[in-house]
Amino acid sequence: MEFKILVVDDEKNQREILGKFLESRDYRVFLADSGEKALEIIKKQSVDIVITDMKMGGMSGKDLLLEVKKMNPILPVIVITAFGRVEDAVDVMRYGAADYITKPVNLQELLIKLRKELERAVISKENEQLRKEIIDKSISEKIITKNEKMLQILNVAYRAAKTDAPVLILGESGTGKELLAKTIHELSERRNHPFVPVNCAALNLGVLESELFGHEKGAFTGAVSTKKGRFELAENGTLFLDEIGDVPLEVQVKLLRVLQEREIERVGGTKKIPVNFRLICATNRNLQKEIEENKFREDLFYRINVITLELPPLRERKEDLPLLIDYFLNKWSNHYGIDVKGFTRDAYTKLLSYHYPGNIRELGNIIQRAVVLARGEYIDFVDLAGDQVNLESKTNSDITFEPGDISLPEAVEKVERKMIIKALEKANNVQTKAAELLGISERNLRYKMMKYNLKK
Ligand SMILES: Nc1ncnc2c1ncn2[C@@H]1O[C@H](COP(=O)(O)OP(=O)(O)OP(=O)(O)O)[C@@H](O)[C@H]1O
Repeated sequence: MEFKILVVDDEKNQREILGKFLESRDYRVFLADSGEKALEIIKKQSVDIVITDMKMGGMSGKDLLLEVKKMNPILPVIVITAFGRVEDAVDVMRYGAADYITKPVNLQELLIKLRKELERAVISKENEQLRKEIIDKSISEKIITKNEKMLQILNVAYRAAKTDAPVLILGESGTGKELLAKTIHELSERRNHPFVPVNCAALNLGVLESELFGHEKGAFTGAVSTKKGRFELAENGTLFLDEIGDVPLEVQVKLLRVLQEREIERVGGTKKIPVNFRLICATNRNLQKEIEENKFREDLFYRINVITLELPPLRERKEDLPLLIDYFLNKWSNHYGIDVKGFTRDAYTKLLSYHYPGNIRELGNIIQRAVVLARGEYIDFVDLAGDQVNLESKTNSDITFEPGDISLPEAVEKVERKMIIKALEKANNVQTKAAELLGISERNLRYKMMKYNLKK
């Protein structure tokens, strides 16, 4: 792929040095001696990246950046700033520059930054393509997302689907592991063969063995007839082992053997039966830790973990909430034939601020219940919460911070401020009462209200 780079600088020398250097690295280069000329080129050519000097007669690098962002918000712009002008660098980054580089320009540094931005641009383009293929393709159930990390995962999943490589999907319960496994199956050459899921955690040792491997008639009491196992049922298709971390060690050995030899023996049988399946596993356990504790075989781990996809919890992809809320509202109102148009503002706000420990499954359940219980065209907070899930109390305690994002004192202050506001609301602004609710003195409360700039 040939990349087109636009170099903008009013100093001829600098412009040409940069241009020659980039051409020597096989980039196609366009040169402009002013911001105005640069904009003309951008209108005509689909350039992949702009490198501009900050200080130019006429339009400055910053003005050019602003114009470019208006025309094409995703076109990356790298700005060259004068040595020591940190404030310029901060400024252009704030206005959406992809990166900056200070003078005198270190060509190697420029090249590294350039490559990074171009890589990013390629991935964005690929993801756009994927969105079309995976998300808009009529596979049985669509994965709904616009989260960058999820799109990245789908990108890898899409490529993995074209091969037979084993995939391990990690993620909390309800994050869509099974849905992703099914999507990979449907995108693969095996799509016209069965997708066979097994929830390994739900079955005890004996049952799991006979479920997976099948059994011969009379193998044990109750084995009145011969039964095929899931390995055989998944013939030419995909076997999805959910909660692989819960498989007992005895079965792990057998699993490993099947993966090595591609044949099975039914329980109570002696005949070797060849099997052909693609394996996808999932777990919400930390398998590395299980290995250290000798609960999971390392050799099996390496067999199943060729491609790892880790699904983020819903609370880390909040931008998906509106899409998912819409999706589930449509799904359940159609399913029950109940005409629900949407949510009251209060209910919607609650849905957006809740932290969903049960992830997408929980969101789906909350909306399903709300559609059934809805009293009017718009789902109210009362319908939403029902009496099973106390969304309100959860949202109030929904102050989760990530170490690294925020310091402990800052986190404590945020919680403190929120508690004080709540207490004042509850106490109708009567400070004595609010202080009492908070278990602190009134003086202390006044001090804190001042500190947090809270007026009565
Ligand atoms: N991105 C998504 N778009 C639409 N529906 C989704 C999405 N992710 C999950 N779901 C739906 O949420 C529910 C839970 O997903 P799924 O069963 O795949 O989760 P899981 O991670 O396998 O859960 P568990 O670990 O409990 O088995 C399913 O009904 C699934 O269809």
